[in-house]
Amino acid sequence: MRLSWQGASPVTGSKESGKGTKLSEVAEFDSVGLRYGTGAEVLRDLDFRLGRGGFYFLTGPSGAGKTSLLKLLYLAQRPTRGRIRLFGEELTEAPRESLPQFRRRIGVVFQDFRLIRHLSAFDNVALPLRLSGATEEQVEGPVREMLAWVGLADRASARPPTLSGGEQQRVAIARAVINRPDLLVADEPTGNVDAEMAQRLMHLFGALNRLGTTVVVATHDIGLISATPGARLIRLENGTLVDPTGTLRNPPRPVRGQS
Ligand SMILES: Nc1ncnc2c1ncn2[C@@H]1O[C@H](COP(=O)(O)OP(=O)(O)OP(=O)(O)O)[C@@H](O)[C@H]1O
Repeated sequence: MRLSWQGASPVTGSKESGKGTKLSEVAEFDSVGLRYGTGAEVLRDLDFRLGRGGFYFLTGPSGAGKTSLLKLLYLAQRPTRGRIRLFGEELTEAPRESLPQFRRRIGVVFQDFRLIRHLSAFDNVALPLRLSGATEEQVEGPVREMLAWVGLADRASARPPTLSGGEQQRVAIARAVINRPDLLVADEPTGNVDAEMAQRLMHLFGALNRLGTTVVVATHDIGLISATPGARLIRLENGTLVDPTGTLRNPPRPVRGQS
């Protein structure tokens, strides 16, 4: 099955590159550190770049700092040290009011889903389209199609509290990808679904990536990583990036033998 947005123009934002064009950088981290409150730093000395149109897996043991790194990427946290550029703009000291315009270019799949409880599955998925000004006519087809893709065509009118964990996760994914964001950040997006659905969801991420979206997926699932050729690996241990090749300022190393 091919989703109609695979051949359509984006609803919001611009796509400068797909595969085959030179990658510029979506995110640049320079000596970034993060601490919560007065605690010890949970992230230290992060130095890396994410290329536009790249597909990245973020791995590492529980508590290593993966969710915290993702929060920096989707602007839910500011670094306590160092500098972050996103979409070519220095955001470390940007005024709070300027952040929503960047945030709208980022699709996020939260580990705890964060669906709106009183809205149906349909309305949760429709939200980013409606917020970007789409008409109801423009909303109906893509949302139905996306719900069908994630296997929830018959649950469109269900509210989140009546859905299983796996169903909520799929609604969250559909909502994150529906308006073809420039950057997709997903925290353990297949943690609650079976292997077949996990493969289907990765197919969706792959299709989005081929349209030019930079994808960052935090996961413990080695099977998922090895089934995604061309993806690159970022590994965190105890708050720092592990760098067996000594090239952290370059793009992270490829998963399987690619340069
Ligand atoms: N809001 C917070 N306040 C204080 N400490 C926090 C907060 N969020 C995370 N931490 C701490 O930061 C460290 C990294 O947590 P984080 O959730 O980023 O790890 P993780 O790699 O995503 O873990 P997991 O794989 O279990 O989800 C942990 O020691 C955690 O206790």
